[in-house]
Amino acid sequence: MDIKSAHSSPVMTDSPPLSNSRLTIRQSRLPYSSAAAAATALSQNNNLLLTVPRKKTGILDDVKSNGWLDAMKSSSPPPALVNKDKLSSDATDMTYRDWMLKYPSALTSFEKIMSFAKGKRIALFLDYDGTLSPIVEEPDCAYMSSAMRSAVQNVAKYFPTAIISGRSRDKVYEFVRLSELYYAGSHGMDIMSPAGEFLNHEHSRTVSVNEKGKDVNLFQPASEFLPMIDKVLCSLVEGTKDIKGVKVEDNKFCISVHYRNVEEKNWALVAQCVNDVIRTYPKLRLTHGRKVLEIRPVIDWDKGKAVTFVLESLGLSNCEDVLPIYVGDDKTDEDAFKVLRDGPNHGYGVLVSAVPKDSNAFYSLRDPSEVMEFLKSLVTWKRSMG
Ligand SMILES: O=P(O)(O)OC[C@H]1O[C@H](O[C@H]2O[C@H](CO)[C@@H](O)[C@H](O)[C@H]2O)[C@H](O)[C@@H](O)[C@@H]1O
Repeated sequence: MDIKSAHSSPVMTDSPPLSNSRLTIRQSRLPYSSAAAAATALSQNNNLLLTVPRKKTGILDDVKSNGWLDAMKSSSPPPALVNKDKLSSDATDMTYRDWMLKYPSALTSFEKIMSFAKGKRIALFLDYDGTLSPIVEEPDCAYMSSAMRSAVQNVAKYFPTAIISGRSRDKVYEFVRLSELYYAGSHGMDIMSPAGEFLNHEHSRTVSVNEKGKDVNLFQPASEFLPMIDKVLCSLVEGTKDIKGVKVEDNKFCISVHYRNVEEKNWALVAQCVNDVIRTYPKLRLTHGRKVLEIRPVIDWDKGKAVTFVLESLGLSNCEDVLPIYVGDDKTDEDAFKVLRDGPNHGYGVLVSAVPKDSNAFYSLRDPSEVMEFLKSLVTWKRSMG
């Protein structure tokens, strides 16, 4: 087994399967809704499979008729719209300002948010790409600045903080490198407690000790899909190897097929290849991210479920004196925004976007630099409360 260095995940990456590992059986502090769902997911995965109809048609027909190409084209705003200095016209600016009437800035609305937070315990959930680090061409180079790392570290001193990412947990840990946080990789399908803390769930398991000699706890509701994901990963790498610019990223319980660096005329080829591979795997489904096709198990689990799970694990679920805040930029973050908007754990979703788009969030921030300002404001506010 491979214990990574101090600058990578404290968890052994080739951890034993659930049945061989030490189970941490803990008493629930609260009635569990998502925990019960999670237990069901572990024991009866088949019953939680979503039904995704797939039909076989001709070459490229599939990807055209099922709307993949349209989704691929609209999946990430063109740089000209994202760059503030290049905002082409007053009209674009006005459209953004109009949009902000519906999704006000979390910075200008900070006092309002904090008046609601008074007397409440804040729990913070942060997406990684596009939220803590700017979107860049090369996924492996999406580093967060040290200023952002300090901001996250400071905020985590006052509020329980979790990183919820589509990336593998190990990868996102390598970028963030703060052992005091919760991490949920693979879109929430790989949850890790901070060192020395435990996930309050009977199916969580202790897999290793970190570099300071403290145990960490894992919860992985899709572990039975690993062999299938590995096979699909190989097929996708093989199938796309001749398409220039494609990058297939192993996110452990999910796979990302990046086409950001593929010429647009070849996007249909990427889509067709992904379609050809996954159509023989009815237990996998596809979602669209920012210039990326993401393949994941068809289980009823997403970033929203992960947020509920972490809140329950912290004993902060269904409490009137808790205010969860989730900051994210991607379509997959909408599941979490929805949970905070409509679920029993009322809180605020904050959408990071430089262009208007529909969202289940309440507030907005323009880019990661505004996210950093927001985190610093939370710390200042908490310190001012004494
Ligand atoms: O949930 P997140 O933490 O936001 O992760 C979502 C995906 O982010 C990464 O891809 C995106 O960011 C890259 C770096 O800026 C960019 O090059 C790519 O085009 C974006 O799609 C990551 O590589 C994926 O695995 C995540 O699923």
